[in-house]
Amino acid sequence: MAIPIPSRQLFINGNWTEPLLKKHIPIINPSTEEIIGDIPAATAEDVDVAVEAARRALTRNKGKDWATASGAVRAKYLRAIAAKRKPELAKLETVDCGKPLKESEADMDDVISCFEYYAELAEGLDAKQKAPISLPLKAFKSHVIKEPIGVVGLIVPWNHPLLMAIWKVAPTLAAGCAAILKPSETCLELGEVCREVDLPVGVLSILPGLGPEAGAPLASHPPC
Ligand SMILES: NC(=O)c1ccc[n+]([C@@H]2O[C@H](COP(=O)([O-])OP(=O)(O)OC[C@H]3O[C@@H](n4cnc5c(N)ncnc54)[C@H](O)[C@@H]3O)[C@@H](O)[C@H]2O)c1
Ligand SMILES: NCCCC=O
Repeated sequence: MAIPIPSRQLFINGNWTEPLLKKHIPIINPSTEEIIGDIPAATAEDVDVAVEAARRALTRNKGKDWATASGAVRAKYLRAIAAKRKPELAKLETVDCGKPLKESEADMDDVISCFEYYAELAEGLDAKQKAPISLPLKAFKSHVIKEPIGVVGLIVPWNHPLLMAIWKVAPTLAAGCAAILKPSETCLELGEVCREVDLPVGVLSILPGLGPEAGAPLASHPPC
């Protein structure tokens, strides 16, 4: 299948960024074994930069840009990302994974449904915020405040690259967290879509790379 392979870098703080150690990995089409491009390979140094960017995204403008924005505001971004349906994404997944185009196309439909599902949950959060809890003693008042847990690392496998990423990205963003996504050894076009919808910078970074070099430092990154 002939399709131009976009040349991308790591997606950090809203920008395509060269990995600090300048490592790259070839992309091999499994059905032809041809090298069809290369992707940047993140290391611990890049993970640190992305985590810092994510922390800033959560506190910028006193949190109002993301973490304490209403669920409805975050849902707008999720729906905007879902609306940026890109027909070339299914083709890219097929040349990247070596699987039938029909399966990749079905995955793209699932990606959109997943964003819409979590957008609806994000909208529902607003009505549940500060829900009162009834207590036996009238002198006391209690209510539930739902808060995002903070910066999260998301590590996903190779065989449904975008769909499996979205299963984690959509609920994370809906809840108001910021995320560092470590896809398998594939580079996701998701970063470009985030730029197109003006997702607040740092809310989602994408660091492809090898498991031990990029996944392990993300999984073991100390909490703030
Ligand atoms: N992919 C699936 O659909 C699927 C389904 C059921 C079970 N599994 C099981 O999941 C496991 C992983 O298989 P896979 O094919 O999904 O693997 P994969 O090679 O796609 O790896 C999954 C992710 O883990 C990362 N990783 C690898 N080593 C790491 C490390 N040391 N620290 C942090 N991250 C690391 C990889 O880079 C990748 O992002 C296997 O045990 C497999 O049997 C996978
Ligand atoms: N339909 C996609 C299933 C993904 C793996 O469990």
